[in-house]
Amino acid sequence: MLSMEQTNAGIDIEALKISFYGAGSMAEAIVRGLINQKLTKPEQISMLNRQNADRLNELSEKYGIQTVLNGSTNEQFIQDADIIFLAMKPKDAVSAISSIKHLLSEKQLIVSVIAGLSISSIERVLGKSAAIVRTMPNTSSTIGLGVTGISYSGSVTEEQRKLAETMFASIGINAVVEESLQDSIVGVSGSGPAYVYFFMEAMMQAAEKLGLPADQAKELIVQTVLGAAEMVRTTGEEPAELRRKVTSPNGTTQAAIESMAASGLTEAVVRGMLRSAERAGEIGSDIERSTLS
Ligand SMILES: NC(=O)C1=CN([C@@H]2O[C@H](COP(=O)(O)OP(=O)(O)OC[C@H]3O[C@@H](n4cnc5c(N)ncnc54)[C@H](OP(=O)(O)O)[C@@H]3O)[C@@H](O)[C@H]2O)C=CC1
Ligand SMILES: O=C(O)[C@@H]1CCC=N1
Repeated sequence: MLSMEQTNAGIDIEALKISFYGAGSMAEAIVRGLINQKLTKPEQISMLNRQNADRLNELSEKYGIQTVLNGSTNEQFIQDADIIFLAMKPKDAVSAISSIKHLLSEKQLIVSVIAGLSISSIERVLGKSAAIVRTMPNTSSTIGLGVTGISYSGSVTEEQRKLAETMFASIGINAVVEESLQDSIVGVSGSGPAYVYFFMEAMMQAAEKLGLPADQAKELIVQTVLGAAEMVRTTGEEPAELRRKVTSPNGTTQAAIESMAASGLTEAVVRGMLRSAERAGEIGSDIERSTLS
């Protein structure tokens, strides 16, 4: 299921124009990843927003990409794009797609990163079937360590699949999944970085209570998390086995893990992840209902 394909599979991505409709955190993470990984040049990328001009100026200065607020130039960027990313909040998706549907042509590939938004909802708003890639990336794409769930509409060609998978493989790993699993991907890796940051925040609180200065605590915790994740990847051992190796009988780790387990850590994490996936489903149903009314 996972692929680490890093080559460009013979596709000249640099020749393609890519437009991001919605210039928020997720769009920036992908843009920064694509530019840093040298998959495309900044001048091939445009980013469009509804009203936040300051944000667009910031992105233009930072990455050298083309930016524009809604208006006639905006329309030109959408029309000229080979690939259009839909990257606005779910609540804005239906009106945003409606507002550009007359500008879209059959040769374009639509890539959505919107949680919960189904391919059928997009097609209903467009009023026709289209080449749509539904994805669920995460913000670690910024540094080439993202995870992206990918599903395709029936109209996506083999070449367009290669293109989508090449783009996302350049900023992390891909999991091509049945569309029905996309909400699960939200619960696991879409929201996933936030769970780890939340855990790190708690570790930092504890380190300070234990008397370490904040800066030093952060440095130790970052390296601990990085080292632990890299140990799982490099050794190929299961997390449970690696945990066992840290845990001396009747030692400090056992005392900590027993205390965390007694506070319900496992149940809290499982419940939280299931709730994230469930919420993605709710968001998708709300959007679907609005496309039917
Ligand atoms: N953040 C994350 O970790 C992840 C997010 N996602 C998905 O990415 C999408 C964006 O999330 P995120 O980047 O966090 O959100 P942000 O709020 O950071 O960005 C959303 C952007 O969309 C713009 N926008 C809203 N409506 C329109 C419109 N009609 N036309 C053009 N631009 C519009 C907003 O601009 P303005 O302020 O001008 O309205 C804003 O820049 C969501 O659908 C989310 O589900 C998916 C995976 C991970
Ligand atoms: O919180 C959200 O809704 C988005 C989707 C996955 C991560 N962030």
